[in-house]
Amino acid sequence: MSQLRFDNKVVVITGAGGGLGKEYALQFASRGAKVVVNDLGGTLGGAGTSSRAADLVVANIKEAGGEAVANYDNVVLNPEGIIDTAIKSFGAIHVLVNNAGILNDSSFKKMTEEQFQQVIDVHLTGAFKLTKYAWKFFKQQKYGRIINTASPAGLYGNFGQANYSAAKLALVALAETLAKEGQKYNIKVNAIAPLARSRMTEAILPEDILEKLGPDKVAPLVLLLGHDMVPSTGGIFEVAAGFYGQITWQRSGGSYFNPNDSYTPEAILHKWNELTTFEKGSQSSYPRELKDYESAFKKASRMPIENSQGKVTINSLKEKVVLITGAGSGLGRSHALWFARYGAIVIVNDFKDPFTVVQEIKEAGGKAYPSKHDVVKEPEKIINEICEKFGRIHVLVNNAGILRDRSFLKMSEQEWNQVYQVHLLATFKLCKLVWPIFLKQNAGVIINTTSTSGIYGNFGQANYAASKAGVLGLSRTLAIEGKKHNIHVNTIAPHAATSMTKTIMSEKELDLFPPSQVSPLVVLLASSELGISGELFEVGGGWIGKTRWKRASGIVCNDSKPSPEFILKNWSAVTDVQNGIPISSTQESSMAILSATRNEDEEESEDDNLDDVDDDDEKEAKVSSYKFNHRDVILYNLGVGSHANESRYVYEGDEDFQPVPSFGVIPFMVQDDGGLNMESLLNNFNPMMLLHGEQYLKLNKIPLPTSGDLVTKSYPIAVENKGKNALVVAGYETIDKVTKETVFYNEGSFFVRGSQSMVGNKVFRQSRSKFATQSFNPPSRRPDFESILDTSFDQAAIYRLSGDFNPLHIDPGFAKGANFDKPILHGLCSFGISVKKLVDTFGIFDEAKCRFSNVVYPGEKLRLKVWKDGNELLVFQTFSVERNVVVISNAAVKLAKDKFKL
Ligand SMILES: CCCCCCC[C@@H](O)CC(=O)SCCNC(=O)CCNC(=O)[C@H](O)C(C)(C)COP(=O)(O)OP(=O)(O)OC[C@H]1O[C@@H](n2cnc3c(N)ncnc32)[C@H](O)[C@@H]1OP(=O)(O)O
Repeated sequence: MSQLRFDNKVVVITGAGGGLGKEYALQFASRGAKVVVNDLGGTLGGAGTSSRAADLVVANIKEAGGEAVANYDNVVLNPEGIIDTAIKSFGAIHVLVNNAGILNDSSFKKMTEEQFQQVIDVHLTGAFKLTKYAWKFFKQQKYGRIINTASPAGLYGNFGQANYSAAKLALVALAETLAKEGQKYNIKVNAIAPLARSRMTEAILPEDILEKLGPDKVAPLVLLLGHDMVPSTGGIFEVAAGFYGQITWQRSGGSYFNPNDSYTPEAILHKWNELTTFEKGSQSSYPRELKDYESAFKKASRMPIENSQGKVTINSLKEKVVLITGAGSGLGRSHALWFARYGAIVIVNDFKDPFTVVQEIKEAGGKAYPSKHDVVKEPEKIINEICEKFGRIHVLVNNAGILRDRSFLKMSEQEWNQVYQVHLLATFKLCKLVWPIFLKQNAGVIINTTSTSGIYGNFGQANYAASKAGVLGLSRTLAIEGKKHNIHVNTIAPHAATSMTKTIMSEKELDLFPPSQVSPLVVLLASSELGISGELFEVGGGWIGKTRWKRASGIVCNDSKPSPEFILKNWSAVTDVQNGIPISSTQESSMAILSATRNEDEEESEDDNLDDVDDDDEKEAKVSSYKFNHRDVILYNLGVGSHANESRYVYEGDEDFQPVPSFGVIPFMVQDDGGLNMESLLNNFNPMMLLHGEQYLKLNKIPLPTSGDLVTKSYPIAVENKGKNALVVAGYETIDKVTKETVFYNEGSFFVRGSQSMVGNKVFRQSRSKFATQSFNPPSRRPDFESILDTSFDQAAIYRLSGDFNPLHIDPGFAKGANFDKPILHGLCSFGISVKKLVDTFGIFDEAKCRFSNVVYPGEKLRLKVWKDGNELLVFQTFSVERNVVVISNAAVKLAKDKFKL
């Protein structure tokens, strides 16, 4: 392929004095472009100015024989100056790279409105103004290329970056909208979410990850997106360390409900698994626009008249104080009526008329109070009044909204700002105001309203799309920050006829989509019966679906200098989303990229042994493979006490054939060293003295597969001294090699007697599953269920064949050396035996956790005691009958929704 050139093309790059922007400038110029190097020369936090950074880059370009000019204007204060520099110096502008950015991180609790606004201004308002000014040139010449810089933090949210996440996701929606508006003028607009070494990432990423990232790995994609031959518009791409992959929205096939009175929160909960599944055959799709709601409505109307209500009744909202903004009419009114029906005390906020809805609720026997304040101008008054009156608030539904639609060229700054203020700024302010209350209560729910325009972009709605995407970015970060305080944050994209949408919906649509088809979901999201956080749902017309990010399998370039030509040549892999993986967090994104690049390295060197990865870097994930079939499943099932008459566990021909679900621990356990380099963590490590201390297991795929080819990534989570002993905690993510979906997630704790940590008490990874770190103590009452379980004298001898060949369980000499009279049973075997009984009795679980508090000898009888705790939790203990000691304590399973028999 001939070199992609930029002769006679004028490229404007903001924030090009260093990092990514500088690299783009150098690479564009080296291929013939005339470059405007814009840089204010401020600090990372946005303070100060200096011409030096931009001048140095221009000097570099000129020395190499290229053409460039410096510009020092502020993108917010003088965007025209930047574009005019291009026009005056080179007579045109063809490519605009919106790259300038600042950081102003802080936990949401401490983030000020000024901090929020400052980051929004530079990233979003600056890009809006600059792009709008460039747009008229692009439109006139019928040519333009725009690249917006988003970030994984924008796509998935990130702790301490509520402002940045909001701004960055808003830039994605702006790109999607402009791609739609620019289509007929040959203006192509894309967004990238780079993970690169820069001043910004240096402040937040560890050194070992930073080493693999360089701006030179990102620039080739930006060049391709800026080129005549760019094969995409409206695309979003993740890029780092030589990895290039498109990221797309994936919408679940969802569920349909007959939109009548039986369309209730309970009916939705009943179908929750169906609604949220992305499994093969579930009709999920990769849309770029809102769902065909007319067809959805038709299908919903053909559903059985009575929507099944399931077994769970929503009771948790009784007497809860629920604030709904913009509740005087439309969606807000409908939400208010629904919450009142479920026993909530509803605060009907509307700056025009909250009284009519309050009256309506009261007449129907509900509780409601009016709040007539403007969400933008006086949000404090709204919250203060509630606090004074009720001393608490449990649920905030940010619903108020306006539209100021206009084609991008004609959109005024005022129209942009008005929409931003009502949707994004007011949402930020109200979330800020309830946050300290929620923290104090250790409970709270926020439901934010985005829009399909925010998800997919929409013609004539640059302001609305950007603000609504900003709301989603903000919500994702709040969900992350709220997690450990029991604050749940979810986002809905409703499709409904309201006074706001009256101008844009047809008459027919206005009849078909009453707001009442949205509210049952809002009530369910606020309930603790569902209790989820951080998710996005599209809803309307009797249909609900979940929407998430999925990343293409992508391509990795191992050359030290990747090129745009390489990316173009491999475009089908870059965009191969069918074979991609869903990504839900910034950490997951960076780990997946780094492991993709690592796997590629291994394949390149024709070394199939995945175990052997980066041994000298113990903080990184190690990777191991586990291939299994029905034989392994049966062997495991026998190892945890299955008998020949339990056909579903021992006969592959049984139509219900399945592993005992604790099988999820096996793929990680097959590694001799548990995926850990213990010698590098502990002084005086002696494998003989290692005991399995605790185990957490999450089943991501139910039913479990009966064969497969799995890969497990292992990494240390923490190491801690416990007196003279050490405790090492490790995490294990097991992924299906083919579908790339996570199948199991485990956390194991290993108690090493007589060893001490080399690094003191240290946490390598902060984020852990809540269930894994929770304590589960049984109540003082008698157990709700008890059972005696056998272990056989041969138990350990059989169990070990599933992969844990530790001699402690078979070799008397080794056992003596470890201070035991005889070989002891594998901890995970006693766990599996206990779990089998639980599953056979109560149904399958999706999370389980236990502590091995005493040893078990093969042949002992076990007594399982179980206490029910609420609808889905079973706390249990296992005893050795002979010695009357607890061998498994601090243990529980969380039963999988809709699959249990409580
Ligand atoms: C990488 C490796 C890959 C290889 C994997 C191979 C693994 C398998 O083959 C190995 C196995 O299956 S071994 C068999 C299963 N495990 C056992 O039988 C262990 C039984 N437990 C015990 O003996 C004790 O609890 C014992 C000895 C663990 C602790 O007893 P004590 O010292 O008496 O503890 P105590 O004084 O009560 O508490 C001290 C601190 O330690 C914490 N703790 C106690 N038990 C723990 C446990 N099981 N897991 C984690 N932490 C535990 C206590 O909380 C306490 O902490 P703190 O001082 O902070 O309060």
